Amino acid sequence: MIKLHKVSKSFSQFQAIKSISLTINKGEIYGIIGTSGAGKSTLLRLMNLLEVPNEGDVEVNGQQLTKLTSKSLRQARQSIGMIFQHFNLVANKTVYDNVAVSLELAKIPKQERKNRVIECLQFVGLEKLLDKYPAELSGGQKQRVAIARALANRPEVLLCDEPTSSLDPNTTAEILGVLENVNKSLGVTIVIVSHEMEVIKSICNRVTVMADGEIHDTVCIEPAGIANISNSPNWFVEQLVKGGE
Ligand SMILES: Nc1ncnc2c1ncn2[C@@H]1O[C@H](COP(=O)(O)OP(=O)(O)OP(=O)(O)O)[C@@H](O)[C@H]1O
Repeated sequence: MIKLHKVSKSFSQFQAIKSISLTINKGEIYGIIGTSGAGKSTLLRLMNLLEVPNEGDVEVNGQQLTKLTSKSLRQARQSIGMIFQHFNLVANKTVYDNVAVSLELAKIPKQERKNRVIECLQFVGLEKLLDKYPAELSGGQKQRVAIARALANRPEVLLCDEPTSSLDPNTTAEILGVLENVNKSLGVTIVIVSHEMEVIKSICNRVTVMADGEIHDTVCIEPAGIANISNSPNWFVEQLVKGGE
């Protein structure tokens, strides 16, 4: 589904990504973890060419993105959704219009647009909030809108850049549940960048550990499940007691 072949990226003299090759298979929930500055976000942004590599090839869904014209790249990007840590919603648009905007850009006819916006908002459980503005929503609700917007063009792949890093543990678990549902019910391949080990361990089946712009290792894991992420009062007490042992 996603193939990077000897991809490098430099910012001025600094080489942030050093000749990385990796393959992500269709249907995977693939994690990328590592310390701050390891190059995780840059690697993710290379997968939809938000960052253009200095060297190497990026292939998504059978298309070599690095060889496309800008018009074809725009089309190819419709099958690659993306969500961000700070949600990146348009402040002066309603929930409905935030989701509709990507469909307008893709020139989807009005009635079809309406059906898809409602369908996506229902999928993330926000159909009752379609007239609200981002400032009226909680962090978890904002991320749900961002997920609905990313799904509107029916992507094959969803790239997630620290999707839960601004959220508390309960809301984190909620959003991870939505992402798991996107993967299982819609068959969307998911790539998650996070510095939170619990997040990566909960839903990923394969994880790349990055260090200094390189792949340190890639491991297959059995997802631990989302239920382990909690902020119930008991959970806090358990963690404190464990820490004191
Ligand atoms: N647009 C840019 N211009 C200059 N340097 C950049 C740019 N983007 C990233 N870098 C540098 O590249 C390196 C990798 O950054 P990146 O954001 O990919 O790391 P990260 O592992 O995602 O870190 P964090 O978890 O802190 O976001 C860092 O040293 C960063 O300062």
